[in-house]
Amino acid sequence: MTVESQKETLGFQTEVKQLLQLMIHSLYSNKEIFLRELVSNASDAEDKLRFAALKDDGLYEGDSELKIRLAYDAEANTVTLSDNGIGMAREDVVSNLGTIARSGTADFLKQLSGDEKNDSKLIGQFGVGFYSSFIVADQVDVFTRRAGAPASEGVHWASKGDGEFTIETVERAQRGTEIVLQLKPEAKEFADGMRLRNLVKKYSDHISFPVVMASESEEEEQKGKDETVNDATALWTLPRTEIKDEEYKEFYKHISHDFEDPLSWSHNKVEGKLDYTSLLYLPARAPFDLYNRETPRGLKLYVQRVFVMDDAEQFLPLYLRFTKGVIDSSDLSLNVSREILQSDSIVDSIRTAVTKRVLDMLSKLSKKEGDAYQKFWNEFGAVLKEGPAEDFGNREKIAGLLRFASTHTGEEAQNVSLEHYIGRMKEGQKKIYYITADNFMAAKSSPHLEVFRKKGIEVLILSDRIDEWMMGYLNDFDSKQFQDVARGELDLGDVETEEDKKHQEEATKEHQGLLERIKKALEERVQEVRVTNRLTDSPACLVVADFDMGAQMKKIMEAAGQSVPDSKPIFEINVDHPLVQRLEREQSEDRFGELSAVLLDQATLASGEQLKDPGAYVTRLNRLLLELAG
Ligand SMILES: Nc1ncnc2c1ncn2[C@@H]1O[C@H](COP(=O)(O)OP(=O)(O)OP(=O)(O)O)[C@@H](O)[C@H]1O
Repeated sequence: MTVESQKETLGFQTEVKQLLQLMIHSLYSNKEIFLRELVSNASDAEDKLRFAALKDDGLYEGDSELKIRLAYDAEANTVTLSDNGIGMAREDVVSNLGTIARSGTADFLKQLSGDEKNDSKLIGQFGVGFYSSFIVADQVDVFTRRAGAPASEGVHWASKGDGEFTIETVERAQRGTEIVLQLKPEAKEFADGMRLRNLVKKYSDHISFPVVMASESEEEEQKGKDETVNDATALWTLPRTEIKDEEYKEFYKHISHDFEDPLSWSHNKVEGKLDYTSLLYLPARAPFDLYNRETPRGLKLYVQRVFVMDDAEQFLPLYLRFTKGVIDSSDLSLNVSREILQSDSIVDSIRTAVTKRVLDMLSKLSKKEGDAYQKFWNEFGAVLKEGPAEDFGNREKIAGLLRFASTHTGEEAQNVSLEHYIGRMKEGQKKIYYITADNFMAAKSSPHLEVFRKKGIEVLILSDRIDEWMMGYLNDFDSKQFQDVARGELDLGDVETEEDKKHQEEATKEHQGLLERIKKALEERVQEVRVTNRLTDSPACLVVADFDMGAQMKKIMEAAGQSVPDSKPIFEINVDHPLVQRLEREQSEDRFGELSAVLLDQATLASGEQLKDPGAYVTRLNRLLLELAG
């Protein structure tokens, strides 16, 4: 039978071209990882076939012994990896080996600078895969056929990695995929039996399938016979005590396509009411599309060691979506679908347990010496902050894992835990104080912190977009209430002396007239005017009433197109401040109004907010300046 070859030359998607360039340069010193990547793909293809064959064992085409074959030819300088897995149809080849389907890739690639060190880190966020072949090869040929398709539907893909590839339909008796790497002269070392065997041992010992090579034994009888090079037992099925750290790390890279080591892992076999094994990893670096809702996430699901699906997202809450790993359950059916997973009580129980495991793993990491937890926090902290809202039951645990910037360090780095904060609380202090603002500097220089500085009380500084929303779900930690310093009446507990309280009460009485005058002048813009106990140096500040929405939250709601209730702030004044004293002496009601408005606008600005009518503020201020100058 002759096959219509339909040979075409196609260009790689621009993103692929960029990625190839980058990968070849930045990963050159890591070049041996190409083998792990190809073996991983082959193993995935075997997994997929085994799963598909559960429904249709005709797909085995009489050959159900799944294995991966590695061969080389030192003279021709080639390495060949073949699998008898699921294979690819022509259109799969074009999209899988010609494009990158992840949204945001183009933007991500723009960040790459050509600086090897920097770029090689970034590429870890992307995950290396098939394209890593071009680190060592200057020509790659892929021969493949989808399991179950006729031999006439084989495909040959070829590329020099220089921007285009050819694709043609060929006759192929064998299902699955064969990849032939024509090695670059400088990568000749890989066309060597010893080297390849060592690499398989090092990187792919514990994938589920055998990797076979022709024996190079001295003994005539053995020579040329198939020899399994790896251990070929799925790593998670082994007892913990038999697994070396290196093996755990390599297995992580195998499932994640990351080339950096994970920060930590947790491997558990559960027997009893439920019967499953979980192997969970914390990556060291966030993928570039962590915040893209469409990005696949979740664990690899196996049922009694048979691969069922990638990205089973039902086993983890969203706020732990950075977790990678494997679940192997004996309780689920092999026919399980994503829909079934969504409403399965076994899945719910596993999810609850896995959530706890991940939180415990984080907690353990946070107690470890060194900066591993801080590294985790810097990469994934903002995701973990979604936790208190999503997982109310675990909020105390999650709160213990949060890290904040604080007036104690005065730095933007989020590295203060609640436990540390509590350890430093002043005698008589009952609450955990925090401030929220749009950015760190605005929060740090907010007038609301004045009294805290004076009393030496630490305040947590929250300036991530999600913070105010998160704090809405956190009432207390270790039985200590959280208190936004810009909200409600300020209660400093016993740190505030009787004298302080008396001063405020008396000042309120004494300046009642002033308070009423300001209230009248600013009636439209404030709900209450009162004497402050928050300020030492500033004349005035704004306070949000207990049950009103804060500024950050309003912005989030507005951005989401939701209607926001129009609440007015409370205006607190510092009657000891010369400007306020000057205001009190003002006879002209017009000028009194002007000055009050300037104070209010300034208080708004100082809390990091924008003015509704900045022009009016500038006009007023200029008028005052002119008077001063004149
Ligand atoms: N040996 C193979 N057999 C069948 N399909 C393959 C094989 N190698 C690669 N593919 C297909 O090409 C796709 C792209 O491979 P590549 O290595 O670039 O990405 P990947 O990071 O492995 O993707 P994934 O994260 O889904 O594994 C794979 O997802 C798979 O669909």
